[in-house]
Order: sequence, then structure tokens, then C-alpha cells
Amino acid sequence: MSQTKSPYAENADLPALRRIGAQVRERLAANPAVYKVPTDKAELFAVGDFMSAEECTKMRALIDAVAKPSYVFDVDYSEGYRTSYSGDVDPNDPFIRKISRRIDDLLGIDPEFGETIQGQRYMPGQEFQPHCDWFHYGTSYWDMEMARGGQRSFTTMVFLNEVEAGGTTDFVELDIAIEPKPGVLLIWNNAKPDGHTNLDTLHAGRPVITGCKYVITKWYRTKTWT
Ligand SMILES: O=C(O)CCC(=O)C(=O)O
Ligand SMILES: [Fe+2]
Repeated sequence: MSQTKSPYAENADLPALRRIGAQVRERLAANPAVYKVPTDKAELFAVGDFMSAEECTKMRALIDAVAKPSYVFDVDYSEGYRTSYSGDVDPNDPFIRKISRRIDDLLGIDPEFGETIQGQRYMPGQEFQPHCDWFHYGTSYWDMEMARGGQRSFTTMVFLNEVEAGGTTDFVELDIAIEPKPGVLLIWNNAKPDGHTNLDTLHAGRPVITGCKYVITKWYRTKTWT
């Protein structure tokens, strides 16, 4: 491939990923509401009742208002890789700010590092095929993403409703399938404790079979996200 060399080295964010990982690990361990999902291969946590039923209902309506066919870096919607509908909910809406701050406080990451909350809706047959949330070195979007906040450190995701059948979030390398339960927050570190990106965080939003599925996702970077 004849590509000009990226000004951003593959492991430039390694010290930051290591530092953020240590900080969040310590903070979550001290919080009795946080459940550590048992696996040695990744740092994966869950919190029940992170959002109330009322908040979930309100959030689903906001997602319906902004949802458009999902976009994936490098891949077209028509290829079937990510067939859900998604959109950025208004970051200035007081309700969104409240939920966003609640996630920031739980993790203790600088709020400036957080991306805008994204809403996502899956109808029957829609899915998000296995992927990792961290950015891949050598891709067309690498330089742009490095310049606007650096590598992704943590992913946070809240399930907003019960799904009749299908729609689990599967961590395919960990043999873990998480069933959507309204108000449950999932958190995982996209890096290993040593700061290297963790391949075992590979995950998928499995196809919804019956019903529909709503989630919000918020990612954190290693620097101020712009
Ligand atoms: O919907 C899911 O279960 C997974 C969503 C996801 O992986 C993402 O938005 O990056
Ligand atoms: Fe993901």
C-alpha cells in the first residue's frame, strides 16, 4: 500500500491508556454498585438500575427522533455490517447532560474526554456484527481520530428496554452473552492494563429476532474529544 506515514504512532496513547485504565479500575472497585463480570481476558463491568424505567422511556423517544441508518468507519450501511439505526442525541439537552454526567462521575474520567452520547435502535433482523471499538492503526480514519481525542479508552453502554428475542451483546472471545435489561449499564476497557488495545473486547450486537432494542453508547478517549 503506498500510504504516507502517519504522524500518529500506533502506540502513542499507550501511557494514557494505562493511566486511565488504572484510575477507572480503582474507582469501580470501590463502588459496591459495580459488578465485575468474571473473565481474565478483559475488564468488563455491569451496573444494574443505572437509569430508571422513566429515564429509559424518555431516552427511547429521543433516539426515535434522531435515528438514521448507522454509519461505520469505512463500511457502507448496505453491506449489512451495522444495520441498526443510530444518531447523536442533543448533547445540550438537560436530560442528556444529566445522564452523561452520571456516566462521567461513575468512571471518574475527565468529562472532556467523553464523546457525545450516541443512541441506537435495532429492529428485527438488525445487528452490529463483531467489532472492536478502538481505532485500528493504518486505517483511513486513524489520523483524523487521533487528532480529535486519540484512542478510545472505555466504552459505556446502557440498555433501554427488554427485547423479546435476540439482541444480546456478545463478547465473542469471552463466551459471554449479555441480555438486554432496561437501565443496565455495561462498561469495558478497550485496552489491557498494559495499555495495548485488547483484541478480546471483540463484541457484537446480535440480530433482534422479536421486538426491538434501544441502547445508548458513550466512548471515552485519551485526550479532549472535539
Ligand atoms: O448494541 C450492542 O449490543 C452493541 C453496540 C456496539 O457495539 C457499539 O455501539 O459499538
Ligand atoms: Fe461496539
